[in-house]
Amino acid sequence: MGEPEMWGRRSWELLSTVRERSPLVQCITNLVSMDLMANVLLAGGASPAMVHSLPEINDFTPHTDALLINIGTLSEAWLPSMMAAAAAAARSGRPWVLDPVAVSASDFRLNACLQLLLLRPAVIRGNASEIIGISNASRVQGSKGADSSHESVEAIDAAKSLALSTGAVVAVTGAVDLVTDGKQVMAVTNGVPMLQKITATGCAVTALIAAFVAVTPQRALQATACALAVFGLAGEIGMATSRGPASLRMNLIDSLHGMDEEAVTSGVNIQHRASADLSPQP
Ligand SMILES: Nc1ncnc2c1ncn2[C@@H]1O[C@H](COP(=O)(O)OP(=O)(O)OP(=O)(O)O)[C@@H](O)[C@H]1O
Ligand SMILES: Cc1ncsc1CCO
Ligand SMILES: [Mg+2]
Repeated sequence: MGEPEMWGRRSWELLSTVRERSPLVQCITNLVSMDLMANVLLAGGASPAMVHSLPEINDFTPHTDALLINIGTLSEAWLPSMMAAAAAAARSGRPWVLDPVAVSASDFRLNACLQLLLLRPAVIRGNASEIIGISNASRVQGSKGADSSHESVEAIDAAKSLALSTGAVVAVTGAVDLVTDGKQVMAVTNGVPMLQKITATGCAVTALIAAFVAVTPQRALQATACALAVFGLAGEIGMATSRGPASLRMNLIDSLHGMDEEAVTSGVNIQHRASADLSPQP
């Protein structure tokens, strides 16, 4: 079996396992993303729970299969819940995934992310500007809030060094999604540019990564690449019948829900990449 076929099969196995086991994914996420994120998790076969109040964390988080923390609309009131949930997940051996939305926008966000990193996320997924910002622990010049001002390939060195310093798998999304543990790099080329015109698609795919990692926590690199490919493929299939972002938002959810073995095994596009192939094009 060649590499593309192997990844197609692995993606189908993982999507099928998520559908069979329906992992419970606790999401402490921004107010913009909640609806799309919960619907993407349901369409992927997982069970979403948007639980973020501090008094509930110690009862709830130890019984989940994975936790997602997204700082998109971070406030002083929510940060203690995020810290408590990440700590509870770590104590109970549950994987947790960090989405450092607009990490470079303020010192408050940057410091919150740096504190969260100490609680050992299994995966960190961001756009290129976010991964450069969190990796360098700095406020990136020209940062545009929640949208990226860099290409994913520009963030590969930052992604590798973040992976090595934290022990997390790091995913950088964009035209090509790159996934690394600091040594290997996987490139996922599924997706359509229109996904950038729907708010919170990045947030939603991070939650789908949490669902995939929940069913194979020892293989977070594979699970992350497969979740990104399946989500991007749902975008490709959905785009064929869409007129713009609003219809793609609906068709993306329908395509993910209806995705079958043939679509996954023939449509997933994941490859190992050598560092030399990742230099930004002049
Ligand atoms: N140019 C592109 N071509 C194809 N797919 C893309 C492109 N840009 C982004 N995507 C896909 O869109 C999805 C969201 O990624 P993106 O990098 O836009 O996240 P984000 O900036 O964190 O989004 P948000 O903050 O709105 O949630 C991913 O599945 C990614 O692969
Ligand atoms: C638009 C926006 N603002 C804060 S979070 C968010 C959703 C995309 O990250
Ligand atoms: Mg984002």
